[in-house]
Formats: sequence, structure tokens, C-alpha cells
Amino acid sequence: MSGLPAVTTVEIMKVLLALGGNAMTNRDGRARVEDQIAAAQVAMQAVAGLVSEGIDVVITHGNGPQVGNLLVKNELAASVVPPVPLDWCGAQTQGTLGFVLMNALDAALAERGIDKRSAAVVTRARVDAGDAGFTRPTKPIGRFLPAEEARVLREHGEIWEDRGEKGWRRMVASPEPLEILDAPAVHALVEAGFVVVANGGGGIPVVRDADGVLHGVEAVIDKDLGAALLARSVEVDVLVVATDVSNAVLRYGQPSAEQVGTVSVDQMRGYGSEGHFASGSMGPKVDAVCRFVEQGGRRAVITNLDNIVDAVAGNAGTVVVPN
Ligand SMILES: Nc1ncnc2c1ncn2[C@@H]1O[C@H](COP(=O)(O)OP(=O)(O)O)[C@@H](O)[C@H]1O
Ligand SMILES: NC(=O)OP(=O)(O)O
Repeated sequence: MSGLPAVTTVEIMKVLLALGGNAMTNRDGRARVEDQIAAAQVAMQAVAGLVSEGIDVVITHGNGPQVGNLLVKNELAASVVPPVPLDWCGAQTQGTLGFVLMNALDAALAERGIDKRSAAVVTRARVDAGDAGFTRPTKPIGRFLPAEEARVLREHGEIWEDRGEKGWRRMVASPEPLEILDAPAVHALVEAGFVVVANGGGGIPVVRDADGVLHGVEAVIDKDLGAALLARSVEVDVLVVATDVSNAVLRYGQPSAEQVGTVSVDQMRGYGSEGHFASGSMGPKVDAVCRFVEQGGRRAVITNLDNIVDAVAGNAGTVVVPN
């Protein structure tokens, strides 16, 4: 798709891998325990493949299905045990998914005889209390429901949106991540030789008050935008956004659909402006990879887990490079 040269792994040292919901569970958004463990095992085999190439890997992950499920449990149990706010639910998903990924990763590393261990970091992302995202919910979470069931919940004050063929989904506030507050801990663990899981769900959203004290806020950050910021904060060479398609596609779903290969960041922004990438799915991924490269990152890739080693080398997926 462009005359840009292919690149090699030779000098690539550090990679941030962002695992989407599709790489973390199955497609119905229900997030059953057995599905999540099985998906983590597949994904961590791919990570172990990267580590075996001598690459330092930081992993981040989505939490949309999981945080939505926790919210429902909270609401249903509110008359029995005290409910916790949405930011607490987000923190809980970092703990649970970190645990699941660490088990899978340690096993995959041991299987290959790699003498490295995993670590998961509870990670906070600072947001602005005045962010417009608090007044206009844009983040879909939890399970998909048929229109009729969603209508009943909307009558109870919840915000639901028609998300196409899979049904309706609950929408919550999603402010812009401004700073990954625990990036220094992630950096130190990577330097110490750990494969680190961090900033799950885009980070736990917090605001800093006038006294400098941090408080959680009820929202769910877009994990791809959080990934772009973490990637710059811990100075990785390559950001890889892993999902269930091998490439971003122009005219997606149409007979004239065309995969995007290696493109400059300006070209990719141009395709975005032409409306090729759906909001709430491919759109944020494209925004994230462009941000990473615009802010000085060397290369960012959107692809599926099967392609991960080639993607890091810039030889598979949609590869965005500086102009
Ligand atoms: N232009 C596009 N190119 C490729 N995929 C697209 C495009 N627009 C929308 N999509 C959809 O985006 C999905 C990936 O986004 P999403 O489901 O949010 O991923 P994840 O949960 O893995 O983060 C693909 O399965 C595909 O259906
Ligand atoms: N927080 C977040 O963006 O999660 P998903 O990728 O699972 O939607």
C-alpha cells in the first residue's frame, strides 16, 4: 500500500502489546472464567514467542466485558452488601486479569525454558475532572443485550446504545488519559527483567484535587488510548495493538475492501478522516497507533495474535511509521 521499506527486528528491544477484548475472551462479551483463562493461554503463548526473540514485553489489556459484569453484580447485590464505584470495579479487573495473565505467562515462559517471571502492576491514569467524556458516555462495557431488554434498563436510567449485529451495550463515561501515574514502577520492573502486565482497562481513572490528593472517578478509559500513553511513558520501540483482524481495512465490509499495510502516520490519519474506521472499535485503535508515532514512537502495528512476531518486525499487519 506504500513504498515504505520493510523493517527488521534487529534493534527492537521493547514492545508494548495491547490485548483487546477479542484476544481476552470470546466474542459474546459474557467473559466466562473458562473462556478468559483459555484466551489468556493463547495470548501468552504469543508473548512467550516474543520474549524468546530477546524482546522486552509490556502487556496491557482491555476490561470492557469484565468491568461491565462487575458493575451488574454490584448493582444486583446492593441491598445485601455495600456497592463499590466503577473505578473500584476497574481496579478489580486489573487484579483479576493480571492474575490470569501472569499464570498463563509464567506457564508459557517455563514451557520454553525461559528464565523470566511476570509481574502485574495496579496502574492509575490521571484524567481531567472537567473532561467532556464525563457528560457524554462513549465507552461500551459488559454484555450485549437484545433491544427489548436494553429498553427496560434505559427506563431505569442506564445509558445503552445499539452496537449493531451483536445487540445493545451499556455506555459509560470515558475521559482522555493524561498521565500514567505508575509508569515509573512499570519501567523499573521491565529494567529488572520482568514481563509486566500494566494499565489494564486503560488505567484506573483518577483526578488530582487542589491539595494534590488523588481520587478515583467513575469511568472506564479506552485501553488503546491508555496503551499509547503508557507506550510513550515507558519508552517502548513498538506498540502492537492485538485484536481479531489481521489489518485495518479501508471500505470495511464492502466488496471493494482493502487491507492497510505499511503507511505513514499522515496517510493513516487521512484514512481516519475519510471515515474508514468505526468509532468504538477500529477507530480508537487507529487513533492510538497514530498518537504513539506522532509523539515519537518508531512504529505501531494493528494485527491479530497469530501475526505478532512478524508484526513487531514490521512485516505483518497494519504498520504505521513516522512520515
Ligand atoms: N475499518 C475496519 N477495519 C478492520 N476492522 C474494523 C474496521 N471497522 C470496524 N472494524 C471492527 O473492529 C473490530 C475490532 O475492534 P474491537 O472489537 O473493539 O476489538 P478488541 O475488543 O479486540 O479491542 C473488528 O473485529 C472489526 O469487526
Ligand atoms: N477499557 C477498554 O477499552 O476495554 P475493552 O478494550 O475491553 O473495551
